Amino acid sequence: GEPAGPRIKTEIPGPESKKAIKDLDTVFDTRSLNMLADYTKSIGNYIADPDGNVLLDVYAQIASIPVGYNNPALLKAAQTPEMASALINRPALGNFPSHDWAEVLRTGILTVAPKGLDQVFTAMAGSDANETAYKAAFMWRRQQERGGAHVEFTQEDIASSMLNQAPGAPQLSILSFKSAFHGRLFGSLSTTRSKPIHKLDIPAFDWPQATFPLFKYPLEDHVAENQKAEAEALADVERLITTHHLPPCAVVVEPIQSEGGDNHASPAFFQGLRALTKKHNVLFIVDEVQTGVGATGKFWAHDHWNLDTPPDMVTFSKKAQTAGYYFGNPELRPNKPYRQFNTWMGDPARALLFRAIIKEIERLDLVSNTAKVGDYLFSGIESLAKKYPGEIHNLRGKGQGTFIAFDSPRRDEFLKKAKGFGVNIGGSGEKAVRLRPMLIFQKHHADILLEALEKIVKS
Ligand SMILES: Cc1ncc(COP(=O)(O)O)c(CNc2csc(C(=O)O)c2)c1O
Repeated sequence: GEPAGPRIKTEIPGPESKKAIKDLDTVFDTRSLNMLADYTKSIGNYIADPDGNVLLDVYAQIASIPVGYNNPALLKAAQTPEMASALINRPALGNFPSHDWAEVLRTGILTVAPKGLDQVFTAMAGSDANETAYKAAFMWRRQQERGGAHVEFTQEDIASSMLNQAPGAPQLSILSFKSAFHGRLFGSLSTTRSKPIHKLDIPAFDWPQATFPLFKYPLEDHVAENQKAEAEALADVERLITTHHLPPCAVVVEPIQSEGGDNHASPAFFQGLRALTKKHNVLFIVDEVQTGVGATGKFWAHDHWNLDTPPDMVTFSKKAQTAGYYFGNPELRPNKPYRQFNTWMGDPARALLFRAIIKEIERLDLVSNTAKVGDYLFSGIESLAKKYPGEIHNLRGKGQGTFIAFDSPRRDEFLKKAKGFGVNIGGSGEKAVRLRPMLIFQKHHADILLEALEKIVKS
């Protein structure tokens, strides 16, 4: 079982880690290394390193560990003959799906499909999920412009596509938002707008980026201002949809901009956004790669919005271990095979793992646990913000489970100190400290975290 709390025995990195990092660097770029881990000694919410240090992990592999390290239920799923076969007999799913693939989908990924969406295209990572969702959007739009799925490509379409020219390679776009993060492959990278370091030296599409509302906090003191910011953002979206020289086929948005600084918007904003996409016959893609699978106190963060028509596609990855996009409209299946295709088209082994994760989430009621513990944690940090007003600014994420963030005046130093006080925390954007605990994060873990946060701001 888990330790009672963090255990710090050496500075981090300690002597063993330093030695191992030096050795690793001879064969692997360690410049982005945060800490060297020992996963044989990591358990539940706690990550261990080779020097015997054990930290409460509220970063959880960039928000991708759902039910803890060395979770016994996942270990059991990992050791089944079904998993072994999925690993060693990996199918080219598009060509040779296993006889029970429908069953695996129906008992796993599709059991948590967002309301109104009953299909899934599986992929390998979050960027891949967004890339393939974008391609589905472009094919859908061009099919509409041609007059329907039954209308054949013209000779001009065919010839020009081989020259990377319109109309075969159409002059269309995906509309995303300033500070968004949707991945680092080519299409997804053109919709990512959070940091130059992600984009420098890489060719990009000239696609539109809309203003994302930037809230002033506390929310209750800035209602009118924040509503105005949301209205202006929606007006910007409508302007871009109707006038951008590369007409958008879809709008992609994160429920909370999770790399751009944990930027929030209200359910009314997202309802307004959905209405605009309907009004202008543009698809609505919700990127739940980081917010999805329970972290905000709902299984999908967009469940907080009470939309009257579901998104056209919802992309997922991280905590799901597998990736892909959910959809419901059969027109989003391209009109011919081999248009949306690649060797593996997802990963049955990861689909089995996600099924085990979903079972664990249901067995322990982890989504409502996250909502409750999140409220407790939020109010605890609220008290700290009152006590140390110079240290904790713009606390945000109330009612969003444990998906909480605040700005720190010396954020990088804050994160560095955190390890010394036994917690592993991540940053987002320029100044945000973001919390990404696992779904098994309980009240007593929140108490440990709150104690560490106070020690950090006091140090
Ligand atoms: C909202 C959202 N959408 C798409 C992605 C891309 O997923 P991956 O391709 O990294 O699996 C991510 C990945 N998150 C992420 C955090 S740091 C990072 C990086 O590449 O630096 C990537 C995401 O948060």
